[in-house]
Amino acid sequence: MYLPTFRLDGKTAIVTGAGRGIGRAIAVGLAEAGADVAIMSRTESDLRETARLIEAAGRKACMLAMDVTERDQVQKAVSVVIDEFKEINILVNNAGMNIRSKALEVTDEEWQKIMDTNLKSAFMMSQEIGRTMADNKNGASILSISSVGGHTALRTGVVYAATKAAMIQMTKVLALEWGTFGIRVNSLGPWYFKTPLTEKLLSDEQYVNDILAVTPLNRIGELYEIVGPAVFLASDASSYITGQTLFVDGGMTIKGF
Ligand SMILES: NC(=O)C1=CN([C@@H]2O[C@H](COP(=O)(O)OP(=O)(O)OC[C@H]3O[C@@H](n4cnc5c(N)ncnc54)[C@H](OP(=O)(O)O)[C@@H]3O)[C@@H](O)[C@H]2O)C=CC1
Ligand SMILES: C[C@H](O)[C@@H]1OC(=O)[C@H](O)[C@@H]1O
Repeated sequence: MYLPTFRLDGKTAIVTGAGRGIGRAIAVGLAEAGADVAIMSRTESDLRETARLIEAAGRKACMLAMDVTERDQVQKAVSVVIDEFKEINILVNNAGMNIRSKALEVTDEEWQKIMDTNLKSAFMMSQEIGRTMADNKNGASILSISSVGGHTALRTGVVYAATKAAMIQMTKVLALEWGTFGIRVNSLGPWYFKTPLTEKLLSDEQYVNDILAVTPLNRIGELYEIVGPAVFLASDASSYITGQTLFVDGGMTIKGF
C-alpha cells in the first residue's frame, strides 16, 4: 500500500483566528478530516458559529475567546486546551491583520499591532504548544499562515509583508530545531481569498482585474482550496515535509512575462 492517510481521526488541533475567514474554514476542514479542534479569537459570537460547524462535522470544539498577542492569555488558553484534549497534535497559527499604510506613513502603534498580531502571536503559540509537543514526541505538526506577501512585494503594506516573510524564516528555524522531537513546522502562503479581511478590496472591480492580471489561473481562490493544503500539511500524508512554505496562489508567485 502506497497511499498514506489524509485523515486526522484521533488527532487534536488548535486554530488561532478561527472566528471567521480562513481560520474558520481550516478549523472546520480539520474537523471534517476527523480532528477535535480548539478555536481562538476575540469575538465570542464568531467562535460560537465556528464551534457549531465543528460539532456539525461530528467533532468536539473547544472555544477560547482571547487575545493571541498577550502571553498570559496564550498560556491560559493552552492550559485549558490541554485539560480538555489531553494533548495537542496540530497548531495552526492563522490569526492576522493588516493596516495598509504607505511606508512613510506607518506609525509606531501600527507597526506594533501588526507585528504582535501576525508574528509575535505565532511565535508565542508555537513556544507554548511546542513545549507540550516536544514532551509527547507524537509526530506533531505546526502550520503558520504566511502570504504571497512574505515572498514577493505587494502594495498592501510593508509591515504586513515583513511579518509574513519573518513567518517563513521562523518556520525554517523551528523546523530545524524541533525536528529531533518529531515536530514538523511548515507554512502556507495564500494569495487572495474572499474573507472579512479582503472583502472591501475584492469588491473593487479594477482591483480584482489587477489581481487576475498576475494570476495564471485567472481567478480568486475559494476557501476550500486553502483547506486542502492545510489538511495535507497537518496529516501524515506530509510526514516527511518540514520547514517548507506551500504557496496557494493560483500561480501568482511564478508569474513571469
Ligand atoms: N484573506 C486573504 O486573502 C489572505 C489572508 N492571509 C492571512 O490569513 C490569515 C487569516 O486571514 P483572514 O481570514 O483573511 O482574516 P480575517 O480578518 O477574516 O480573520 C482574522 C481572524 O483572526 C482573529 N484575530 C485577529 N486579531 C486577533 C487577536 N489579537 N487575538 C485573537 N484573534 C485575533 C479575528 O478575530 P477577532 O477580530 O474577533 O479577534 C479573525 O477570527 C491572516 O494571517 C492573513 O494575513 C494571507 C494571504 C491572503
Ligand atoms: C494577499 C495578502 O496577504 C493580503 O492582501 C490584502 O490586502 C491583505 O491585507 C493581505 O495583505
